[in-house]
Amino acid sequence: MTQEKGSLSINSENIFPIIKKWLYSDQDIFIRELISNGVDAIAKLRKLASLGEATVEENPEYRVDVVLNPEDKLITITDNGIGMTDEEVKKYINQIAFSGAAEFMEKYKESSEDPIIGHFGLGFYSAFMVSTLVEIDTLSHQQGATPVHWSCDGGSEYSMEEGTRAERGTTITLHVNEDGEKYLNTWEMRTIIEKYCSFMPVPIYLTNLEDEKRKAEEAAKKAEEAAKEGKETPPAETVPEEPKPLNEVSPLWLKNPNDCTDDEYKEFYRKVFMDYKEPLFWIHLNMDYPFNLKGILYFPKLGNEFESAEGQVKLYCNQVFVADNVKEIIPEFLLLLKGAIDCPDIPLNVSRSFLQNDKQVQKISEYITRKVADKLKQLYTNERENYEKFWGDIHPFIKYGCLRNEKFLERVQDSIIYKSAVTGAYTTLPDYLEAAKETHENKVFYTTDPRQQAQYIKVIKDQGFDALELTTTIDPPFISMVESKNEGVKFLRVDADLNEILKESDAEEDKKAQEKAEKLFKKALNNDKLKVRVESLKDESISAMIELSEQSRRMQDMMKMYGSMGMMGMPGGEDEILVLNKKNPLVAHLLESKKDDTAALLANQLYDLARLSHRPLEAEELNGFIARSQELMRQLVDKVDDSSK
Ligand SMILES: Nc1ncnc2c1ncn2[C@@H]1O[C@H](COP(=O)(O)OP(=O)(O)OP(=O)(O)O)[C@@H](O)[C@H]1O
Repeated sequence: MTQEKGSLSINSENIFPIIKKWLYSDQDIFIRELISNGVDAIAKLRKLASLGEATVEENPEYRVDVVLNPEDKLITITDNGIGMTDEEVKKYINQIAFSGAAEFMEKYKESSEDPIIGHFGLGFYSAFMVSTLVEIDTLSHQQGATPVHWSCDGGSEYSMEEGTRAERGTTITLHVNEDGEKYLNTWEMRTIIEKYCSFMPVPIYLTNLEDEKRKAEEAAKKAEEAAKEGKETPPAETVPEEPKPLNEVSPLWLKNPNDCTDDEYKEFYRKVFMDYKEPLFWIHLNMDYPFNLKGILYFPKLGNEFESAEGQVKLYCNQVFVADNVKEIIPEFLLLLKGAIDCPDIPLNVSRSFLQNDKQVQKISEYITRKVADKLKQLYTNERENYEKFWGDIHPFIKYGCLRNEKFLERVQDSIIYKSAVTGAYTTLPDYLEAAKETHENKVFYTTDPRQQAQYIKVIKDQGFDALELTTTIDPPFISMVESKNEGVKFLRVDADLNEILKESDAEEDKKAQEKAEKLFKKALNNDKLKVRVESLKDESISAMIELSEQSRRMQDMMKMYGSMGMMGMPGGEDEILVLNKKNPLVAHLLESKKDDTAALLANQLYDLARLSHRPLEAEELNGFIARSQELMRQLVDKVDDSSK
């Protein structure tokens, strides 16, 4: 066979089914496409008028009208924009995928401030997803243009003749098919327009002829009744309301940040996200070069719900909604935020794989990350008081960001603060380490639960040290990361390595007491493996505590997280050390006591008390503790009774 070369031909017969089925997985977007075509047509006319290349009436009231006609199963989309001549219909509509928008943009590249939405030249054909027949009635703005009527039933044939349209602009009429019938419902259509077109730059009006007819009939009836009753002026409800556009033509993100007030930012947030909790703060993004990007990102109040919290960052392209939470553009950790980003450089109908490989998209994502980090730094430096107030809400997000994104970490690491469990004030890691230099160099004490670990915090406080609150689930991985970035620094939970904190105890004297205590407790608790240590704590009220090395505890926490605790036996286990305070009168008594039965009871009770201030007791342990408490009280009562006899 001889070699043959040629170009593959695509014709409408084979491309139509593809457009209908695959191009737009979401049928709703035909509304977005047709409305944006109308908006584009108006943007083009505005542009030409501003260049003196088109004549328009004074103060033109540009608008796009969507009209539903359920009775005849029609939807019309009308604009009073540039319109099309028959040549233009042939060129832009009959030749699928020849985008007039792209051509227009190319021609007016230098002078185009009014954004043009279309890129591909396929949007119009999305109408066939929901229609059996589509008609175009258009009249070009050009002097002496003849109106054009075009129609096509979704096959490969179209018909085109002179039309009757008398006003400049275009009306697209959809004869809806079964799939399209749902769009004849006002609520349905309004929801979709609000989703995609809320911020398009031309007012969009929605009318349902059936609703209008009903309203007119009701009004006429009321007027008639009023007339019968002899009233001269018709009642107020018979006067039709002024129709309002569904969209906001100039969204806040387009305004200069210097001209926006706090109230405007809050109002925008409330309206767009239906969130009545005020945002903590926001960042107004405004970038012209090397890419175009505008937007506002809000930090919502997250608190400890950050795991279940779902943010919402809406992506727009020239004020047309594209999608929510596009991970390729907005780094994943920023998806906890709420906001709107308008990026004209990103085409409307793009595939994920395109975005993943696009260098521009990566740059946008980096820019957003940098802006967020800068804002945090700025708050840390200039508004420290506010920053500390927000910290409780934003820290999980910041820590998550640090774990996910190295660049973000680099930028914000100096703005990370820690709350002291001792004073309640905030400190930074360098400040903590500096204060700890003499007494516990490079060791950072922290608590995961200030209430549960109150006794330990007290011991730390008595020593004149500080402990930091690191109480959320993001903290353990965050701690590991900080340790890995700061060589030598070790985080120790307040119940780990108590002997580190209590270095100054008298070792010789404690040793004797220790031997005795060990013997006594091992026997009383019937546990040969029990480890006991006697210390002299400053606070006499503390009798006993459990110490568990940081490493063992982290292991346990990890296993708990993966649900494999059952295999490893009881929490605590063999790594626990029972620390007794010999300054405590009860412990002192016990260490000197000769009476064995009370000693066993006391030892068990003290052990449980120590466990209690370490972790909640297991069911069986709790039962034992309650029974023993009652027994102790009974003995006390017996004693009182005896002495009063
Ligand atoms: N309402 C309209 N008024 C004037 N011209 C229109 C109108 N609708 C469509 N056109 C012309 O038809 C062309 C093709 O429209 P179509 O929606 O198919 O593609 P597009 O808007 O250019 O790109 P995209 O596929 O991204 O929507 C447009 O570029 C425009 O020149």
